[in-house]
Amino acid sequence: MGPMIRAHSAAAVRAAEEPLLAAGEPLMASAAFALATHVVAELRARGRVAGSVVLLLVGGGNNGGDALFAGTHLVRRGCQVHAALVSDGVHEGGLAAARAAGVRVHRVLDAADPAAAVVDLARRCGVWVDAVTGIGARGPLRGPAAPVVAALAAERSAWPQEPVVVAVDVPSGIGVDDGTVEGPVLPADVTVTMGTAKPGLLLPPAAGLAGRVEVVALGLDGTLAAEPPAACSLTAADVADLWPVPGPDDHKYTRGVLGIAAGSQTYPGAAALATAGALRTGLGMVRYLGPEVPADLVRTLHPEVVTVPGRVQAWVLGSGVDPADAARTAELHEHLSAALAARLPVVLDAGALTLLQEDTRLPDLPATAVLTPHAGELAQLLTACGEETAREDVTAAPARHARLAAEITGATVLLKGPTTVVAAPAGPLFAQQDATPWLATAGAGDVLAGVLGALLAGYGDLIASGTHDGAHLPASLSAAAALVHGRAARIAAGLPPGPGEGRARTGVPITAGDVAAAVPAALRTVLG
Ligand SMILES: NC(=O)C1=CN([C@@H]2O[C@H](COP(=O)(O)OP(=O)(O)OC[C@H]3O[C@@H](n4cnc5c(N)ncnc54)[C@H](OP(=O)(O)O)[C@@H]3O)[C@@H](O)[C@H]2O)[C@@H](O)CC1
Ligand SMILES: [K+]
Repeated sequence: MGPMIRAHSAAAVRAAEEPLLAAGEPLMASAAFALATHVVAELRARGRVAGSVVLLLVGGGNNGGDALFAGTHLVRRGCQVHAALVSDGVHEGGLAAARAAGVRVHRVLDAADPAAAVVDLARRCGVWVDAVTGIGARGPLRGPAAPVVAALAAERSAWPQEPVVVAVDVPSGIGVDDGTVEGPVLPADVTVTMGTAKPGLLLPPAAGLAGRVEVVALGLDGTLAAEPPAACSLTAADVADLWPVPGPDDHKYTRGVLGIAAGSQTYPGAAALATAGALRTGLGMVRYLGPEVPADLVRTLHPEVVTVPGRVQAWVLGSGVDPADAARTAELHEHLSAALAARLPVVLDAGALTLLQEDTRLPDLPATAVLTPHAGELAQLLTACGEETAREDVTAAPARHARLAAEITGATVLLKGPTTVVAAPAGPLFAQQDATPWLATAGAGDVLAGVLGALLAGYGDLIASGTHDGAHLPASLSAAAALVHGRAARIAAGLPPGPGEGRARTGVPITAGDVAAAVPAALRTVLG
């Protein structure tokens, strides 16, 4: 596997730190030095280091301690450093060192309006370092820190170009382990995270508040490597490792044949888009099965597609199928039963998800069945499973609900959204933030179903033989499909393929057809 970004829970980080701390490793000194180095880099990127004015927001734990020690380095680099203490007691050693180095300490809680006092101070500072809470946070911010952070967040959004916000370990107030955002959070430009990434830096909605994530190596890797990560994000290099590349002896059946039963008389476009996504991904063949209107459209647009039944190695079912269409639903049901009996991987999209809600065998799906709902469809599915859920519940805690659906159904769940989350019944969550908001357009999901189906077809024989290494493969492949689909959208929108690149650029509108057409260009950035 490539350099996948791995995130570990707060408890796992503490357990990994413990032996090092017991052995006298100066972890906080290392963390603070690395933090200061990143702050200096941000300052340098914007012009000058010496003479810059830096604000440290210091909470009551070691997270605040990191910032206080970092402040001593920043003073030495010629910065004017202010520390606003937003807790009655702060890290004593850090405070003493900061004072001795010349950091100006402000006991803002003594002010009549601490939030106003901090904002006043912050307006004079080009960098705000958020060190209110780290992995020791319990729940959303409370006490005096909550209004302070809320006021700074409002101040920052009023002046979006200024200042630079650097979060220490995590943006204070996020759900460190689950990525929820239940109270005020100051959005960061950069999060300097200690030892390893944390799940909340990858999972939505909190991931959107972390900015660029910089991991500081603290020597925890050895211990953490033995533990599966709680969440991870694939990089292009991981996807290159996973992507089937044909060799000289390959033929269409070894490359994978995908069956697509999608589209309807009413929504024929879904058939064409899923097919386009699959063909552009690279596979042996697409076999399309559906009614006349979509079948004609598919044949016209993609003459290489076969429209008679026969051997397949994976299925895409349901995109553009109206669940009220009883005859079509019965067909999907048959394909699903046959696929499950043959242990073939299957993508269940749109109309096929509704099908499951009436299927009493729902809890028996294998992890090689991948459900691809958006938030509303996932809420409906969970409600049908007896877990009353609204769309807003899903968007507030996407990872938790995707995991719940995976546990209930046994399937792998790819939850579509600004950040795509993939959950299997067990194993790490995947979070992929590769796309652009332009991708929220009709038919984009059909293209994704095709891309994922094609990838699964390439692994179909391996999956059907049951010899692949465990239940994580369908989740990894789903995350890989999300990355390629997201990159295709960025390329189609005129953006650089990597999500961290060209942040300032907005790009241009795209259609789902543009996304399918850009899949080869996306693969070029992955496979080289
Ligand atoms: N272990 C190490 O050596 C290393 C640790 N490192 C660093 O330490 C960090 C962990 O430090 P930590 O364990 O002290 O916890 P931390 O995140 O500072 O939070 C505790 C403070 O926050 C407060 N608080 C809690 N919840 C709150 C809320 N909802 N709203 C408001 N306040 C809340 C809580 O107050 P209390 O509940 O006690 O009243 C307490 O004052 C870690 O993220 C990393 O940055 C690195 O230097 C590497 C070496
Ligand atoms: K923090």
